[in-house]
Amino acid sequence: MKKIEHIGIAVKDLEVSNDLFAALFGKPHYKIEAVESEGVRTSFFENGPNKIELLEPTSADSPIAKFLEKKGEGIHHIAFAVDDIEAELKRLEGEGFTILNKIPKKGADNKLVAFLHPKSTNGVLIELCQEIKP
Ligand SMILES: CC[C@@H](C(=O)O)C(=O)SCCNC(=O)CCNC(=O)[C@H](O)C(C)(C)COP(=O)(O)OP(=O)(O)OC[C@H]1O[C@@H](n2cnc3c(N)ncnc32)[C@H](O)[C@@H]1OP(=O)(O)O
Ligand SMILES: [Co+2]
Repeated sequence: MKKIEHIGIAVKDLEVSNDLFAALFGKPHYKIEAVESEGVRTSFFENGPNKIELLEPTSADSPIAKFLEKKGEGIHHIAFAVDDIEAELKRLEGEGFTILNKIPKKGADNKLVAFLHPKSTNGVLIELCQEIKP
């Protein structure tokens, strides 16, 4: 597992939060991308070496809609970059972590992603992501 790839923040209204984070960093988001399989619309900000992903739900059964209902807006997950997601999932399963999707799926920003259940990681949802090479 390598560096933090991004921090995911659940928001109710992407446009409102885009303005807020643009004011915070002094520059606008660099992309907006919908990921239908997760029921989200995302935007990405880069600030120095750090990346922030804002996530707005696009359907009532989206994990983000559920999270907003229970906890409100705020940090939803921490994503770590990996070179080989399948090998890393195998290793983490062997260490006893609960893998939410053993088959990596297509995420945003050209990544394959998989998640560890927050109940197995001290209450923090962990995302692994591997860049999709052309
Ligand atoms: C855009 C694509 C991608 C990217 O490229 O970056 C993304 O980031 S997608 C992000 C959205 N997708 C996901 O989150 C997928 C993985 N998540 C899940 O599979 C589910 O959300 C979950 C973690 C399994 C929870 O689902 P479920 O059990 O149906 O929801 P509950 O509301 O009943 O929660 C159970 C339990 O877990 C706690 N919880 C839920 N979400 C989080 C969270 N993000 N961080 C910490 N804890 C979380 C929730 O509070 C419940 O706890 P208890 O009330 O104590 O039981
Ligand atoms: Co993410």
